[in-house]
Amino acid sequence: MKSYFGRMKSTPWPPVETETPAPHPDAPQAGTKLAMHYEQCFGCGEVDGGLHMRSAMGEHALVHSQFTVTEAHQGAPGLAHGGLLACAFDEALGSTVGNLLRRPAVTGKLETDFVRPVSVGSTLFITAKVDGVAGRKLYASAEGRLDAEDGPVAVRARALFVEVSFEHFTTHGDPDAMSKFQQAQDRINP
Ligand SMILES: CCCCC/C=C\C/C=C\C/C=C\C/C=C\CCCC(=O)SCCNC(=O)CCNC(=O)[C@H](O)C(C)(C)COP(=O)(O)OP(=O)(O)OC[C@H]1O[C@@H](n2cnc3c(N)ncnc32)[C@H](O)[C@@H]1OP(=O)(O)O
Repeated sequence: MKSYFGRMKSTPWPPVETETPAPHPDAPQAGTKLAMHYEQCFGCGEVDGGLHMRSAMGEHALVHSQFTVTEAHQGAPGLAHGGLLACAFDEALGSTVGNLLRRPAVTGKLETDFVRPVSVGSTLFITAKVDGVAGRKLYASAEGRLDAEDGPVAVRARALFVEVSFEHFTTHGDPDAMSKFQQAQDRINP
């Protein structure tokens, strides 16, 4: 019988026919550090107990992110909680889609493969890319390596982001969402 992991690997990705978009003309250049998109974001913001993720644009439209696992992120003694690892990948993938395509989007689907334990104190080096676009559907994937850019793969993830209008954030979230996104932008380009 085929293993679960074997089945995941054989699932076509992206699952529909897509186009490969060029990065948006305003996408950050390779080498640019990507700042937080919102100060209270659990992934990249200045939140107590948050993930404090930091990302940078790499060569070949790859985005590199780092997530250091602290004691606040445990699921079992000394080990990262899988849900928080998934959160780290949501952040890395969302940042990749947002910065490369400059299209407002939300996560519609997020899949993770946890292939090695990730212990407290270790740092995941996450590399993410956009895989294709089909209308409003934006597909991205990533892998996270343990403690070095060429370390062993511990987690793989892939996600569908769905493009939304900015009203998505003001209607369903906070009426002041746009000024709150802008505050983070102003900190980057004062
Ligand atoms: C956020 C930044 C905004 C600023 C952007 C600009 C630049 C910024 C730069 C950087 C940004 C940096 C970092 C971002 C970092 C992290 C991001 C974290 C993101 C999140 O953490 S975000 C929270 C969790 N997320 C949600 O809170 C979504 C709740 N949800 C909904 O709000 C709706 O559900 C929605 C809108 C998803 C769709 O609703 P809808 O009515 O608009 O559209 P519809 O349902 O028709 O779906 C359209 C097509 O997507 C297919 N589709 C949809 N869902 C699917 C699924 N699960 N599986 C397979 N296919 C699916 C359909 O099948 C259809 O496909 P088709 O067109 O082929 O029929």
